[in-house]
Amino acid sequence: METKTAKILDGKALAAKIQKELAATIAEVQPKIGRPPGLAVLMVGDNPASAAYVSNKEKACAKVGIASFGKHFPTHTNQTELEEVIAELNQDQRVDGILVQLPLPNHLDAISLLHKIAPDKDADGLHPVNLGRLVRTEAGLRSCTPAGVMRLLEEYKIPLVGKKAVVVGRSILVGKPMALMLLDADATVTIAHSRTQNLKTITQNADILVAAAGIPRLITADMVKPGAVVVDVGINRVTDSSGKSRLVGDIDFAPTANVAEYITPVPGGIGPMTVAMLLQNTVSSYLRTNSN
Ligand SMILES: NC(=O)C1=CN([C@@H]2O[C@H](COP(=O)(O)OP(=O)(O)OC[C@H]3O[C@@H](n4cnc5c(N)ncnc54)[C@H](OP(=O)(O)O)[C@@H]3O)[C@@H](O)[C@H]2O)C=CC1
Ligand SMILES: Nc1nc(=O)c2c([nH]1)NC[C@@H]1CN(c3ccc(C(=O)N[C@@H](CCC(=O)O)C(=O)O)cc3)C=[N+]21
Repeated sequence: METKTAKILDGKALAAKIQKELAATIAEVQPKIGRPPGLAVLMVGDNPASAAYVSNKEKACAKVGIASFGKHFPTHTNQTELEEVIAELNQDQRVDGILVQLPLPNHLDAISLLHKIAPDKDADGLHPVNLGRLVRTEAGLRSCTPAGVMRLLEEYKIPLVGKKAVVVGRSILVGKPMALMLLDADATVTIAHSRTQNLKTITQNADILVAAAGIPRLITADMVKPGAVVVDVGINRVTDSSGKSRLVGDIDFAPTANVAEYITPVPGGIGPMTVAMLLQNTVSSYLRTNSN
């Protein structure tokens, strides 16, 4: 039997293009504004995955001309200390974006910290005001990963109106805002989660399938409708048979690529798009703050 291979939705290439455009915008307006955009990434503890991600973000900032005001705190840092740092950053004229790297150590209350970030500096789009704006389809800072998925689908002119979209995962960071953005684009959206029964019968209906559960190979080729658009948000570090550590998504990639029409790779798919959207959110806050 002849098998077709899906076209790749190249997040790495699009992220590079977006970063170039942001660099050009910054180079143009910075002389007028008199300072570069600034992003503060707060990280607590020493989760190795978080550390790698934070360092990626700082490199990307440096590349486009965004100043980093990152702070790394020891694991035992308490809630009040972090709240004070956020209050200072809210007031700091050099800082346009603030992000608290998740997950936080267990003794800290992430939700309450996110509430303390000034909504217009909320580069991650996780403050209740920005989530409310998303629900109401008002302009606002949007969660970076789902925004990156939407931007990538747009780049490849994937039709969404009236399509059946299935999102696997319902977190505040990814699944819920993803479902709302697809809904806003006039897709018919189903959200699946860990208590969903017969996941396969649901995913098999999807014209657009977004996997964001954090489980390697949760989605196998038999769960995917032929011709579907498959987006893999999952980032899982696994050890392969030769003992080497590598990143995989939630989709069983090679077999699924023989069924789908479009697919995102891991790495090189939604990860780089997330970073690009974070930079874009920071630059939009910078432009808005300095537009009068
Ligand atoms: N590419 C990128 O830029 C980013 C990637 N990620 C990655 O995406 C993945 C998801 O992240 P995040 O949303 O923060 O993770 P969470 O752990 O917060 O959420 C996972 C979601 O998946 C659901 N789930 C778990 N098991 C199953 C299952 N067997 N069947 C169906 N649904 C299931 C959970 O359901 P329930 O609610 O019932 O528990 C939950 O809603 C992770 O791999 C993460 O590393 C995250 C952010 C950015
Ligand atoms: N407040 C908060 N906001 C987040 O957006 C957030 C978070 N916390 N906590 C952790 C998750 C995870 N996440 C990733 C983003 C990009 C890559 C990324 O760039 N990945 C590259 C590979 C990187 C590598 O090789 O290590 C890729 O997929 O090609 C990975 C993971 C954002 N998250």
